[in-house]
Amino acid sequence: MTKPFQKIGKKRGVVGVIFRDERLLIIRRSLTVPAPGKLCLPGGTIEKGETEEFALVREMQEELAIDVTPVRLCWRSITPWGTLLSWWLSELDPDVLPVANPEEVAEVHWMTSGQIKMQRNMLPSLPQFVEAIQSGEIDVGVPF
Ligand SMILES: Nc1nc2c([nH]c(=O)n2[C@H]2C[C@H](O)[C@@H](COP(=O)(O)OP(=O)(O)OP(=O)(O)O)O2)c(=O)[nH]1
Repeated sequence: MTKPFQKIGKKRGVVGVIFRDERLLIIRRSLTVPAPGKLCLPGGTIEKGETEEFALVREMQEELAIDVTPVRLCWRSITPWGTLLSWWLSELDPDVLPVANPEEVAEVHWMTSGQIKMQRNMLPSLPQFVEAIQSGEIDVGVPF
């Protein structure tokens, strides 16, 4: 299953799915990156030769200065512009506070699904992800 999927497009990205107290870690993208000011999950491009897990750990360090542990792939999606995204459920120590790297991240939030649904300025994949959890398509292991 993995092989044909990887052949569809050239650019691949990884997204970190991190829960704390039934809230999801959400970032607002900085004003200097593509899709400026949009809410989404932390993540970024998988560089040549990287595994998904390695790229995930690197991106979480770069954007939020956190050490996450990838647990399992929970979803795959494709953006309207053809980027293949792998969504990794990940663990973060409960007492660690993510710190935004202002070059990439403007704000950090822990949001309930209800709070996410009230937002307007999001990448389209964020409400799609929440809907897929709530329809049972995605299992994230916590109530959401
Ligand atoms: N980080 C992130 N990217 C997402 C999400 N949903 C979504 O469609 N994308 C898309 C936007 C980009 O095409 C791709 C990765 O975006 P990005 O801006 O974070 O990464 P980038 O290509 O700038 O790479 P990098 O500089 O961070 O390594 O995935 C999401 O929830 N989080």
